[in-house]
Amino acid sequence: MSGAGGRSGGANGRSGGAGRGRGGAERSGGANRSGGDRGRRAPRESADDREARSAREERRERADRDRRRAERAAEPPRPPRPRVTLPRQVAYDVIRAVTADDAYANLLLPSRIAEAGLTGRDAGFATELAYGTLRRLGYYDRVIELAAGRETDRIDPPVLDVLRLGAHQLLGMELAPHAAVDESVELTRAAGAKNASGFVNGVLRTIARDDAAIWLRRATAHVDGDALLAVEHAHPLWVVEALRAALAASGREAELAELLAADNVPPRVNLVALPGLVEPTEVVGASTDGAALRAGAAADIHPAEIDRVSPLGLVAASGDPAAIPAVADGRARVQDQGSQLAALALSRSRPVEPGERWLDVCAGPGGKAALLAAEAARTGATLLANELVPARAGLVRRALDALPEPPEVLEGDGRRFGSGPAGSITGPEQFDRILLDAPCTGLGALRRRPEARWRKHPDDVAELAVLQGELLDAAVTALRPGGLIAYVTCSPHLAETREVVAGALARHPELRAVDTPAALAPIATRDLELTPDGDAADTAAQLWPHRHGTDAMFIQLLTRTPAE
Ligand SMILES: C[S@@+](CC[C@H](N)C(=O)[O-])C[C@H]1O[C@@H](n2cnc3c(N)ncnc32)[C@H](O)[C@@H]1O
Repeated sequence: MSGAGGRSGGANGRSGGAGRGRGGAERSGGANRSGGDRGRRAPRESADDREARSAREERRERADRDRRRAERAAEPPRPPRPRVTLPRQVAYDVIRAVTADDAYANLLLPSRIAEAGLTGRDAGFATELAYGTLRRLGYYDRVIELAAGRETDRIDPPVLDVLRLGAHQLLGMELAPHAAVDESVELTRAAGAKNASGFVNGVLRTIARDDAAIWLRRATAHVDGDALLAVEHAHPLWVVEALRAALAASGREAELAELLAADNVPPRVNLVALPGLVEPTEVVGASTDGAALRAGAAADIHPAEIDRVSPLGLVAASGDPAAIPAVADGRARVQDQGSQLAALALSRSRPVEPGERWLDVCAGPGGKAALLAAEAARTGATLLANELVPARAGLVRRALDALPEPPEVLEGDGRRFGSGPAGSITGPEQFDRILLDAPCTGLGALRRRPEARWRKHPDDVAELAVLQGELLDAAVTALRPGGLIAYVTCSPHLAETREVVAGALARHPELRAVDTPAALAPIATRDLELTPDGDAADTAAQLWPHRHGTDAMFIQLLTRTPAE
C-alpha cells in the first residue's frame, strides 16, 4: 500500500498510470491521507507478482461473467419485439382472407380481434383499417396503379393487399406517413415478400407525397358521369348504374351521390325489442358493461340518418350489445330498422284474426322470423318458418328459442310451398300471411358488408331474379284468398324488386298489389316520404340508407282476390 501511495506522485495528475489494476482510489487515497509518503519510491513489481496479479484479475473477471450469465438465465424470457402493431396485423390478415379465400370480413374480424386480445381503441382501429380498406378497395387500386406505374394485376396479391392497407392509412385515415409506410414495409417482410419491401416503400412514399384531394383529382382526371361517381365513392360502375335506376323509379335520381356516400358510412348498431317479450325501456340502459342505448335519439345518429323509423327500434350509442341481458337471452336482437318495418308491414297492416297461419319462406338466419313469431304470439296467430340451408335453419331455431313456445322450423326449398297435396302445409291456400324475404344480391346493405360490392357480379342478378320469381309463384299459390304476402329484398335493384313483382302480377291474375306506402304510414314512427312525386300509382315501399338510416329494403305487399 505504501509503495502504491508513493507512486501516486500521481497526486499530480498521473495516478491512473502504472497503478491501474490495484485500485487507483485506494492508492491515491493513501496519498491524500499521508503526505509523508510523498517522495518515497514504489518497490518494483517482480515477474511473479505480475503473474499472480494477472491470474487474480482473470479469476475475478471470470466470476463476474458467470454471475452475469446466471442473472440473465434467471430472468423470464423477453418476448420478441413486435415488428408490426397488432391492429395492423389483424387487419391485414382479414383483408388477405377476404381477397384470397373469399372470407366474409364481418364474420372473420370479430374472432380475429378476440384471438389477438384487442379491446377498446385497438379493436376500433383494427376494424377501421380492415373495413375501410375493403370498402374502398377499387379506389385504392386506381391510386396504386397511378403511383406504381403498373396495373394491379401485375402486383403480387399479398403485396397488393399491403399497399391497399397502406393507401387507406394515408388517404382514408390520414395517419402519420412514417407509421403507415414503415409498418407496411414490415408487413411486406412478415408476409414473406421481403424482396418487395423496396417497392412497397417507394409506392407508399409516392402516395404520401400528396394529400387525399390531389389523389382524388388525379384518379378522376379522365372520367365523368356515373364513372366519375363510381371512382369518387368507390363503387363498381354497374352498381352505380343499378342504384341510379332504382332511385329514378322512386323519383329520387338526384340523390345518387348521397346514397353512394351513405354506403361508405358504417351503420349504427340498431336493435329491436321483441314485442311481448321485453319493453324497450328495459333494454335501454340495461347493459352489464355500460353500453349506452337510446331510443333513436336524433343527436346521436349520423347526419345522413334522420331518426328512427320503426316503433320497436333502438340505436346503440356505444358498447357491445351482447352485454345487454335482453340481447343475451334473445328478447332483444340486433336488427336493421328497415327489416323491422318489413316484418311489421306484414303483421300490422291489417288486424289479425285469431288462428291465422303465417309462413316465413326464407327465414335464415331468423331476424324477421323472431319478430314475426313475437307478433304472432301476442295476436293468436301461428308462424311456420322455413329455410333451405340446414346450418341457417339452425340459426333460425336459435333465434326463435327466446319465444315461450318456439315456432316450428322446416328445412327445405321454399319453391315447394303451394304445390303439395291440398290440406298439407305445402299444399295450396294454406297461409293467411307469407313473408318472402328473398335471397338477393344485398346491394341495399353495402354499408354493413364492406367487401360485398367488389364481389358481386351483374350475372348474379339475372340468376337470383329467376329464383325470386319462382319463390314468389310458390308463395302466391300457398296464400289463402284474401291473404297477404310481403315480398321483401335487401336490394333495390329493379330486376330483383319491381320487375319480379310485375312478373308475378302478370302470371297470376288473382294477385293484387297493395299500397305499401299507405300501409306503412301508420306503422312507421315518422313520415317516410316514400312517394316524393305524390305518385299514387307506386305501390312499393323502397327505403334508403341516406334518407331513412336503414338498409335499402324493398317491400311490396300483395294480396289474392278473395274467392267469389
Ligand atoms: C335474405 S335471406 C333471409 C333473411 C331472414 N329473413 C332474416 O331476416 O334473417 C334469404 C334466405 O333464403 C335462403 N334461401 C335461398 N334459397 C332458398 C330456397 N330456395 N328456399 C328457401 N330458402 C332459401 C337463404 O339461405 C337465406 O338464408
